[in-house]
Amino acid sequence: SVLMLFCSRRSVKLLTARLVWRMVLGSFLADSRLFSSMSASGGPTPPFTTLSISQPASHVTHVELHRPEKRNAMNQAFWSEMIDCFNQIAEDPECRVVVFSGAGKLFTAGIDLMDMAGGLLRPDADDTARISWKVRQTISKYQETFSVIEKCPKPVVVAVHGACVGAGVDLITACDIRLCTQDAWFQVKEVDIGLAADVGTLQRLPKVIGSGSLVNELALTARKMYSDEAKSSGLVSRVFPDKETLMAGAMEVAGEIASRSPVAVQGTKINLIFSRDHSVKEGLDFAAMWNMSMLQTDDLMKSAQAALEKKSIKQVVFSKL
Ligand SMILES: CCC/C=C/C=C/C(=O)SCCNC(=O)CCNC(=O)[C@H](O)C(C)(C)COP(=O)(O)OP(=O)(O)OC[C@H]1O[C@@H](n2cnc3c(N)ncnc32)[C@H](O)[C@@H]1OP(=O)(O)O
Repeated sequence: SVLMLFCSRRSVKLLTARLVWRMVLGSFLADSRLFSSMSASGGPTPPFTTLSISQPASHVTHVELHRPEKRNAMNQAFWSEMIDCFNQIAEDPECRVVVFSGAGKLFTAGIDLMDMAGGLLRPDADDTARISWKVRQTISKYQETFSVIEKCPKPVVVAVHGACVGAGVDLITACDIRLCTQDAWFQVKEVDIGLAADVGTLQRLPKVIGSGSLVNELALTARKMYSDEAKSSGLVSRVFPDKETLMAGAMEVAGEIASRSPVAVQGTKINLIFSRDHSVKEGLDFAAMWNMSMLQTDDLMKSAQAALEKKSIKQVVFSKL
């Protein structure tokens, strides 16, 4: 009877383990379904209503702004969905790089002006302090919508076509590589709608473009900057003739990144962003601390061996990260 008790306890344990495993596998499959939808232009991918997510190539995730009929204007759902989307991508071991683009005629018309008109920044509360408190919460959340791109260790390649207005500029300055079409234009539009930009442009654009004078001119006058000037000023690194070649170019860059060691790539993004915000000495100290563990990766030997054997890095198989 002791043996029977032991056996039945053991089978309960086994059954529990199987159930837990099924639940884990179930949620993993649900997550991977989210990232394996193949349609990037067929409409938003549930649970999102403003973003379409697909996996166009191995280890590449494509995130597409998807409100083309409203020129991809950023409504309230968008500001939340971006946070969920990039937090999931950050945790997804299948994803090594992100391509970000807009569906329809242009990249984005910026914040949804109907939301602004609807009192988004004038919440109901008992007094000035409480109203201000709520407005601050909204601004902080909206800042996080783009900061998640920077916090995500996977590099983000943004492909801009047509117009990139207002909050669109805040968004792209948080990305790692910016590409655009010949017909693209960029506009730091906020002063035109009566506010100082507050979700990233004024903080990140000066670090992207070398000329402080140009940043000031763009931000203070809201003039449009076209693709040739975007290239010569360093806002974008490459200009393509049209959207088709732009997307092909973005996917090619993403493919190059995805074929490298994820330990090396993600460490590079994290170190670049840290160094941008710190002194050279602090950056070097951070790099030493970072690599004292990361240099112990198998990826180092695998990559070095491929280089010695004159093999393409694309032939090397790296473990998930
Ligand atoms: C705490 C807050 C922090 C964030 C601040 C952010 C600030 C900003 O983003 S400032 C920039 C605000 N955006 C704008 O001022 C751009 C307004 N839109 C346009 O100028 C034009 O739409 C554009 C040049 C981008 C495109 O012109 P096009 O002729 O191609 O399209 P339209 O016929 O104008 O628009 C088509 C439909 O889309 C709707 N729409 C366009 N932009 C917005 C927008 N920003 N918000 C809401 N809806 C927008 C437009 O109303 C049309 O809709 P419908 O009439 O229903 O067809």
